[in-house]
Amino acid sequence: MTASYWPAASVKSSREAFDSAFRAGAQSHGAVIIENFSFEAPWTDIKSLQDLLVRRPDICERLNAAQPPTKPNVKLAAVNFNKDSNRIIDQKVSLDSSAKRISKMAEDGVDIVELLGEQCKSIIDFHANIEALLAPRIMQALSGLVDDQLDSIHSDRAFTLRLCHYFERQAGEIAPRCGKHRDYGTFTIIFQDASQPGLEMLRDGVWQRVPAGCCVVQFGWCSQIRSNDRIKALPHRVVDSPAGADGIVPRRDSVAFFVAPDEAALLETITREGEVALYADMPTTHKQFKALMARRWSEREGTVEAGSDTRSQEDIVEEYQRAATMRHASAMDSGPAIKEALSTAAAPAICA
Ligand SMILES: O=C(O)CCC(=O)C(=O)O
Ligand SMILES: [Fe+2]
Repeated sequence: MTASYWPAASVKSSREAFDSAFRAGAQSHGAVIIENFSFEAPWTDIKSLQDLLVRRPDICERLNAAQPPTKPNVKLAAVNFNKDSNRIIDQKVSLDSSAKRISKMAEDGVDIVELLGEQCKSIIDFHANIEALLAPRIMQALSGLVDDQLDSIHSDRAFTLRLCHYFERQAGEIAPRCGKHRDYGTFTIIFQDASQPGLEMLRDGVWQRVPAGCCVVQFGWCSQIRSNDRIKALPHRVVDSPAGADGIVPRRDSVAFFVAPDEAALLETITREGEVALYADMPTTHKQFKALMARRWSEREGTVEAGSDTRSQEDIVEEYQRAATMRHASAMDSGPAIKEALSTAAAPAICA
């Protein structure tokens, strides 16, 4: 099915056709529907795994034991929180997995298949297929748009697969299913259960729905900064789908595959000819940038209490934008003086 609003690119088309459709869509709309990826998310196994997590706190505890409390593998705050505490927490349960997280659990003696059952095998295979067959094509297409050498800052394979479970609930609740936010990294591929809509993206001030069942790619802060705004990190959220006659909003399941730059890679803005850099005075590495951006919506995730630094991600990025504007203004001011100095200076000595 082709979505009416969002541009699409088919992985069955030639590499050139895919790259050009993807780049055009990314640039014009900030999100692209991916068509014809041969591998379906194993929804039956995903849902049964999510049901297991909700039923078995002991399993969640074992999954989380290898992780620092601020970065748990399973986020259960939405089901555990005290409803009288006035905290607004996203009404979802999520399970994150990555090569790093799985090997940490193995070090702790946790065999993931033994703990989660046979159903996790199809999910591991799906993860492997995205990583081997889809993510590289997107990276390739994006390379020509963000940075010609995008591969070189993704050698650590900082990829995370997140299974999101928005449990059924009464219509009209205040807490969002997933509140408005932008992703951190290079790009995110989202797979959605065909039966339940809910994902929306904010473009030109209007919330646009993403049809249920579509696979969609959108971009994070790292790509927006690196591409000098040639592509944008769109704010997005998940809202309730229509309730049934009983007033219950049905469950929704999705899979998000996050791709982020290597932590040691430099955070830079790559300008094209004729462009003025729109970001300046950023931290040197992605590790430093991530530390600044992480958990700015802690209250939504319910993983940590809000700290003393109350700046939002938007506030932080706006500081870099302001720094670039000031630099540009002062370069314009000192322009004539520099020209004058250059025209009267002695020709530089050339070393033989
Ligand atoms: O569930 C979805 O469709 C989107 C999830 C999302 O935006 C996220 O986890 O960052
Ligand atoms: Fe997101």
